[in-house]
Amino acid sequence: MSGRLIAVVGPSGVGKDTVMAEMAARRPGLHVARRAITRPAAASEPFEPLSEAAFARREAAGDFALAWRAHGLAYALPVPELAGLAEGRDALANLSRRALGAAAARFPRLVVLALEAPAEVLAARLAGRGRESADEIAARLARAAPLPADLPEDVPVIRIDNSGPPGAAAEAALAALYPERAAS
Ligand SMILES: Nc1ncnc2c1ncn2[C@@H]1O[C@H](COP(=O)(O)OP(=O)(O)O)[C@@H](O)[C@H]1O
Ligand SMILES: O=P(O)(O)OC[C@H]1O[C@H](OP(=O)(O)OP(=O)(O)O)[C@H](O)[C@@H]1O
Repeated sequence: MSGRLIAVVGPSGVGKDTVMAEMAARRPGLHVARRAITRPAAASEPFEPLSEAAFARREAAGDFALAWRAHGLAYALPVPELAGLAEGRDALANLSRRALGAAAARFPRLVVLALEAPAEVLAARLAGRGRESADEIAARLARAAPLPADLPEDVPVIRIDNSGPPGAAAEAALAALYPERAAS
């Protein structure tokens, strides 16, 4: 059976990249898909930085399994990042909530991992992360993006609170995804 694409979603600053790293550290076989983004390279998050022109070329060449736009940027999951799915290995990917409908159509075993935290926690974390300007942070906080209506009902949605330590959220997510591990 193919592996599951575990789409990690939630508002900006909720801790998607942080919790994915904590999950992978606890489960070494769990792959974190590296996104291609039209954003300059950053030490805080591993992604493939691309110019708009390079992104468009790669997209036209069919190099992306999924692509979407948000925050004035283009994002994609390059096909090779998801090669393990065909061999039965699960993969984690930080996705837009608005890309979930397309992801469900493309990946038969999609699971949504929705991270949650109160608004004041998000604001403090984005300020602490320091990647965006104050205006950009305000725009991210104002972005309301509920789980899309076109998400099929049979796609499992796991909701995890990440207002405590990120390791606790990672443990809770892994226990929900791999109940056999928790039971043993
Ligand atoms: N559970 C947590 N407790 C405290 N700080 C956190 C937690 N999760 C993430 N952070 C911090 O919050 C900021 C945003 O986290 P990040 O993983 O970049 O979120 P996202 O990818 O959802 O925007 C980062 O500076 C990160 O270190
Ligand atoms: O439609 P939304 O669910 O709001 O998501 C918008 C975008 O934000 C995230 O990327 P990015 O890593 O740039 O942002 P973040 O780390 O601040 O969440 C996510 O992967 C989407 O590409």
